[in-house]
Amino acid sequence: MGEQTKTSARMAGPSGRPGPEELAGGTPPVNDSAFARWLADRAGQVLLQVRAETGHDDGKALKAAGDQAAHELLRAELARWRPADAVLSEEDEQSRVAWTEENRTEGGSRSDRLGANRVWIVDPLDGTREFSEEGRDDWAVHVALWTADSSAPARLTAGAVAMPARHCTLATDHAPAYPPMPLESATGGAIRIAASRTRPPAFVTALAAEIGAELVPMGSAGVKIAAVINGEADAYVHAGGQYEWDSAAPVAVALATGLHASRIDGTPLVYNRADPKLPDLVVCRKDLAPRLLAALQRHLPSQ
Ligand SMILES: Nc1ncnc2c1ncn2[C@@H]1O[C@H](COP(=O)(O)O)[C@@H](OP(=O)(O)O)[C@H]1O
Ligand SMILES: [Mg+2]
Repeated sequence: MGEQTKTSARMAGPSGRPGPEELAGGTPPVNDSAFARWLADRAGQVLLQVRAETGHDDGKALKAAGDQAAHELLRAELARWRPADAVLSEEDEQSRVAWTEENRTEGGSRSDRLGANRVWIVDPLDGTREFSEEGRDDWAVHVALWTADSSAPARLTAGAVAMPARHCTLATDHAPAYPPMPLESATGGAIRIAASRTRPPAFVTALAAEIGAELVPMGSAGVKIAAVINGEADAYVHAGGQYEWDSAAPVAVALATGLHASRIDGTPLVYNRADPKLPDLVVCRKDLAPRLLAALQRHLPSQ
């Protein structure tokens, strides 16, 4: 490895964890998972600052300022520290447009990422709505690394989900312990399904009723998957629309933890596709997956 390794080793604290200068935004770690955590944390600090400075009077302006500031930080740091890698970011112009030969000239970065071995898939601010609402802490920064030649599940080799207002970041450098089965589940109590607080898919309500589950509404895909990782929910079920950046980073952490993550029809999640739409997913404990996927089969929305 190159100079980055040496510099990072010099900067690291005695435990191998980031030293004070790294945390302050100095030289980042060379390891991709630790770098993802560092980057997500830095963008999170910027978002907290934007929230404090802009205030909540004009929610639209706050959303725009947050999106922009976090996006610019991620873009600049990725260009500086990982210049050879491609990037797929929610906030890039044209990011939602499926790449085809016909629109090749409109957005070079999309064709770059399709031929690239390493692609950072980032959502500078997930849970934008919640970010703009005073007092809410269910919003996140997502940083994931997809690697074409990787044998990692979903080819996601690194991921970090920073939840700055909760002072918590989950990342693949220290994959969290597999969540314990809650007593209620072991004894047949209600399964807790995390779902969107503002637009839960209609079929999720029917699904929950069928299996006797309780819906736990919250904002941000990252925060919902983090709730499954932390054992605060048993599953996250989503359908009806989303993009790769909404799930790549939290799915990377969930898979590193040993959880189940797939499309709601049970097929694998695939990232860095020409069309970045990834409209549905389920993340849950492995023991729950067969039961949940069987129930989902009966409730699959028509595509
Ligand atoms: N039907 C849909 N179509 C497109 N994106 C959706 C969607 N439902 C949820 N999302 C996206 O998924 C993220 C989590 O949403 P929710 O909190 O409602 O569960 C949000 O990301 P952003 O905040 O990055 O836009 C939201 O835009
Ligand atoms: Mg998002």
